[in-house]
Amino acid sequence: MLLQLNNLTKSYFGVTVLDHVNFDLKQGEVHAILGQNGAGKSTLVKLISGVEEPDNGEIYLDGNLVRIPSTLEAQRLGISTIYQETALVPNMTIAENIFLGREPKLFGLFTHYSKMKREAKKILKQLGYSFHPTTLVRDLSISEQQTVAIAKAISRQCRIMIMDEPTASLTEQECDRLFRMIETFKSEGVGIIYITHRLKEVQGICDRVTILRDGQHVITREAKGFNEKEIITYIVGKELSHYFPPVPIEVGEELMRVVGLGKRNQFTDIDFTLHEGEILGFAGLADSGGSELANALFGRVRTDEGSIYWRNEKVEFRSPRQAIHHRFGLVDRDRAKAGMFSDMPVSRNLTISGLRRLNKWQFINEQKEQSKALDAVLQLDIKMIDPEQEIKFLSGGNQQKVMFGRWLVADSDLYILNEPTCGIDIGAKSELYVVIHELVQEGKGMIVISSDLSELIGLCTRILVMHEGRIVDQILHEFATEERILSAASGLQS
Ligand SMILES: Nc1ncnc2c1ncn2[C@@H]1O[C@H](COP(=O)(O)OP(=O)(O)OP(=O)(O)O)[C@@H](O)[C@H]1O
Repeated sequence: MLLQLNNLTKSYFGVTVLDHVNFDLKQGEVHAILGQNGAGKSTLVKLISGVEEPDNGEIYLDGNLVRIPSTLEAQRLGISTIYQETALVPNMTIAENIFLGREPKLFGLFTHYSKMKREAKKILKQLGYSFHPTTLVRDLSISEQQTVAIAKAISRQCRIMIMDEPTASLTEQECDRLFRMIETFKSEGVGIIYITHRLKEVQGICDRVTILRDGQHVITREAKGFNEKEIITYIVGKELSHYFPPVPIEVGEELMRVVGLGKRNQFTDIDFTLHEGEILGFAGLADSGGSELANALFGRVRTDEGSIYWRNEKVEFRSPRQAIHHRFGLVDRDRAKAGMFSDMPVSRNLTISGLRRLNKWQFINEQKEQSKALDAVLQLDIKMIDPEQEIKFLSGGNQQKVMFGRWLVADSDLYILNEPTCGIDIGAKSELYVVIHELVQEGKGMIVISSDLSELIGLCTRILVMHEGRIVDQILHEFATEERILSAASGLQS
């Protein structure tokens, strides 16, 4: 056995987040770790990658008991972790990032740049990329950055690769490319620990599956024959009967009208309407302009042309502050950009955008703030020790729920949701869909931008497909299929 974890236990502030967990990894296998937000997946990864040490339990590598007190020791042992947000240095070149701290030396003194570039190029070529090794990492897309992180792992001759939701920000084509790389690593005997909330990937690329729930090991099984419904039942601890509530078909008054909206190099000629009772979806491949449009609607970027009308009144926002004042809310897949205040408590993160209203008489009505925040916590089932806990200590998915809850607390009228379920587990997703439906029934406007086609199809009344900054297709719920969306998004439809 390549890696074996016995009875790993870890607590924070007296709360046990991993409770006597067992896990093993063979050479050349992909072993998925699944579980709800806060189940303990990332904590387990931290223990294997030397970010934290367990309170109890043993780690064996090739049958030998090891301690992994630091990430440096993990690297020395051949353990590499590819995080969602890659830990690369943006202002350094690809080659410098790959060999950071292990630069080939000339006469043992100077960095041997030409050798470094040559080696970097060789590894990138192996991975099917032809970037120039002197390109700065900040000029690469997320998937390209991820490839550099993988190249870095390969250059260290890693034997265990940990991938934490590697496909969360990737397009379908980029995912396929990643899966091909994974097949190659497998054939070379690398063991891969694969964390995902996307169950389809389990059948596609994983050999075995381990499920954690509330910090405890629930089951380890061969992926083959382990169907999605069974997996969900183990993850959630109960059967999920309705994943998507019935899609609202009847729509009411017009809420929003966008006419000829354009922003140079990002999107152009954007026309659409949004009605009460409607969930309007936006689909498109990466860089199709959906995220930029969301930012423009929220006043984050200024447009060059066109108009936005909200309830028949023209609105022009110069900042998100003005959009928030109009009761617009944006949930972004990139929490840091969307204004998550990492060092602040969960409760303040929830109430920060609604403060103006809660704070009518120029003082913060703390009780009201607390009770609004608590409502959101309960409604979204946010897992944490208490609302005064700093948000940075919550699991990724629970942080995302807080970012959604912020707009509930602010009593927003329009929700612009850009990849709202990114990092959110299967049970929480279905609960969030119910909340979205309830909000729409209350007359709130709902725009959902998602790369998850089954989410758009299951949730939306109407789907607008974007390609190269333009809306190229409009599909009503009853006609929406993955094939039609994908062919429009790839520009294959006139
Ligand atoms: N440094 C820390 N201090 C306090 N609590 C922590 C810390 N790190 C993790 N936790 C808690 O441990 C629990 C498990 O978190 P973990 O990040 O491992 O979950 P996860 O399964 O990876 O979730 P997700 O799918 O949302 O990423 C959570 O309740 C989290 O709040």
